[in-house]
Amino acid sequence: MTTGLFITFEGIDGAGKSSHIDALARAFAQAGRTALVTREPGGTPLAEKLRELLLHDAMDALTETLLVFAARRDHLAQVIVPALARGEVVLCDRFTDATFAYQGGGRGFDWQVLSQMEQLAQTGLGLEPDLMLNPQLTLWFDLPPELAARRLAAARAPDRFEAQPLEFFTRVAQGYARRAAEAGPRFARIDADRAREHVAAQMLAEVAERGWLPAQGAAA
Ligand SMILES: Nc1ncnc2c1ncn2[C@@H]1O[C@H](COP(=O)(O)OP(=O)(O)O)[C@@H](O)[C@H]1O
Ligand SMILES: Cc1cn([C@H]2C[C@H](O)[C@@H](COP(=O)(O)OP(=O)(O)O)O2)c(=O)[nH]c1=O
Repeated sequence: MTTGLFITFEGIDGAGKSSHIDALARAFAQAGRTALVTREPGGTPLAEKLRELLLHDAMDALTETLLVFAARRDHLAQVIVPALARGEVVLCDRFTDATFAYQGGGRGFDWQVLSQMEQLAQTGLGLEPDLMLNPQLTLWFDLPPELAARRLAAARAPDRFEAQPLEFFTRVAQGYARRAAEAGPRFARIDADRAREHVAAQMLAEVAERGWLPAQGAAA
């Protein structure tokens, strides 16, 4: 049985995920929980090698999707599942919802095939053998693609995904919206176009609302 807590951060590039993940880890640490911050693609030596290929080498949509799931399987087996079994809080910057949004929405890869690959990659990992491992909460940092592009232009040199045109990110955002509608309460939508302190407060409040942090954490 899973005793830990698995929370993922999602949203288009430039939404503010990386800016807020450490604050949530600190809030859990203050509440006496061990929090592990990790990311996808990546999080293990093998998956970080695959990340380099994904971010910089040209490839077709199927190759991209297979590499993303290969990286995820290694990350789950080596890092996420053992941490959850130890009772830790795992905070992951992107997970399978990103595959539905980027490869499904952005690249147009078949949604049903993605569901089958998800089932394959996230089942039989030793925690709950018959169940597909999924996050308990997904914090979806939602903001208009135009605003995310403006933030990114001021922040860093683009990788292979960030260099895509605005229309790509509009499709990715639609992919996230579709996934959120399908996932129901697992998704918490964060108004990521607001000032940082509001975004941080909403993020903490979503977690506190579920009883995983003390309520005063939400007010901090
Ligand atoms: N609420 C916010 N308001 C304005 N700028 C922000 C906000 N949150 C993050 N940023 C800035 O936007 C850029 C992208 O943020 P980042 O956290 O790297 O996004 P992501 O990890 O989702 O790609 C960074 O320069 C960051 O400082
Ligand atoms: C996890 C995942 C990420 N990606 C893409 C989205 C991002 O553009 C890129 C790297 O994600 P990310 O770590 O958010 O990039 P950065 O550190 O530059 O903010 O990988 C996919 O296309 N599919 C996936 O399943």
